[in-house]
Amino acid sequence: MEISVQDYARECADKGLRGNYDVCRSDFTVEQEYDYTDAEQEVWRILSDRQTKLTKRLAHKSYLDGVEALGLIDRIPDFDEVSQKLRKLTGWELVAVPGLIPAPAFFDHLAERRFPVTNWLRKHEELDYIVEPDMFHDFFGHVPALTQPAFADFMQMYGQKAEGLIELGGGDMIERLYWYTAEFGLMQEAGQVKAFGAGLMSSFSELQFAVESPDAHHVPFDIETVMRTVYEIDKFQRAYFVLPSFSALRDGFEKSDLAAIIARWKDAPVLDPATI
Ligand SMILES: C[C@H](O)[C@H](O)[C@H]1CNc2nc(N)[nH]c(=O)c2N1
Ligand SMILES: N[C@@H](Cc1ccccc1)C(=O)O
Ligand SMILES: [Fe+2]
Repeated sequence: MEISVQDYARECADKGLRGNYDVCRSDFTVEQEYDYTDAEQEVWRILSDRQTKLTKRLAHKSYLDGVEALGLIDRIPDFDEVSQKLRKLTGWELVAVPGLIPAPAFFDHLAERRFPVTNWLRKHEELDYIVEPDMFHDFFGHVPALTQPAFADFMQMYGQKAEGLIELGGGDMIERLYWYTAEFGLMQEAGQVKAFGAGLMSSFSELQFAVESPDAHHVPFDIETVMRTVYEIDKFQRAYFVLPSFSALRDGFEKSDLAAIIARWKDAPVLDPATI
C-alpha cells in the first residue's frame, strides 16, 4: 500500500519538486556524499548568519536552548558528525534523504529516532523562502530541538502513534497537526508570541511575517480545529496556531482521543485557514 520510490519520484517531478530519487533506498534514504562546492558553503554561511540573528529575536526559548546545545554550525553540516553528538545527547541520528519524502516513511524514521535531512541546499536566489524542504530547513529548523530530551521523546512518540492513526484513515489529519505545530506553530513565552515551528525558523521572510506582521492570522491552539484545517506548502500560512506551551502540545497529543477525533471528522468538510 505504501508508495514506491519510483512512483513517488514521478509525482515529485510532476509537481516541479527537485529531489533526485534515482539512488534512493526503499526507506527513502541516500548517502549524504559530502562534496559541496565553495558556492554552496557560502550560501550556507549567509543563511546561517542572517537567520541566527533573526531567531535570537523571534524564536521561542525551547529552540534557542537547542541551538546552544548543538553548538555553532558555520559550514554545511556533516550528518555523521552531528549524529555522533546527537546520539550522546538524546539518542537521535540524522539520515540523508533526496528531499520531501512521503509522510508514512517520514513518520517511520521518527519512530526509530532518525531524523531525515535533505542532502541539497537552496540556491542563492531563494535565500528568503523555498517552497519545499531543503537541507537548511531540515537542519537549521528541526535539528536544534532534537538535542532537548523532552522534545526528542515527543518526536519519537509522534512517529510511533502516527503509524496507527494513518491506518484509521487519519493520514491527512495527523499531517495537518504536524504541519501547524512542528512546522509552523507559534508559542507563548512570557506574554509574547514567539516562533516554534521549523518551517518558520528556516525562512527569513515567513519568520518575520508570522511573528510580527499585523496581517498574520493568529489562532489559539485547539487540537481538533488544527486537525481539520487544510494547508498549502508553497505559500505563507494563512493561519498560525499559538500554543500556550510545549507541554500543552504534548498533553494534547498524548491525552486526546485521536482515534475518536479522526472517526468524527475524517469524512467531514475541511476548514479553511483563512476563516477559522
Ligand atoms: C508529516 C508531514 O507530511 C511532513 O510535512 C513531512 C513529510 N515529508 C518530509 N520530508 C522531508 N524531507 N522533510 C520534512 O520535513 C518532511 N515533512
Ligand atoms: N518554506 C520553508 C521551507 C519549507 C517548505 C515546506 C515545508 C516546510 C518548510 C523555507 O523557506 O525554509
Ligand atoms: Fe520540516
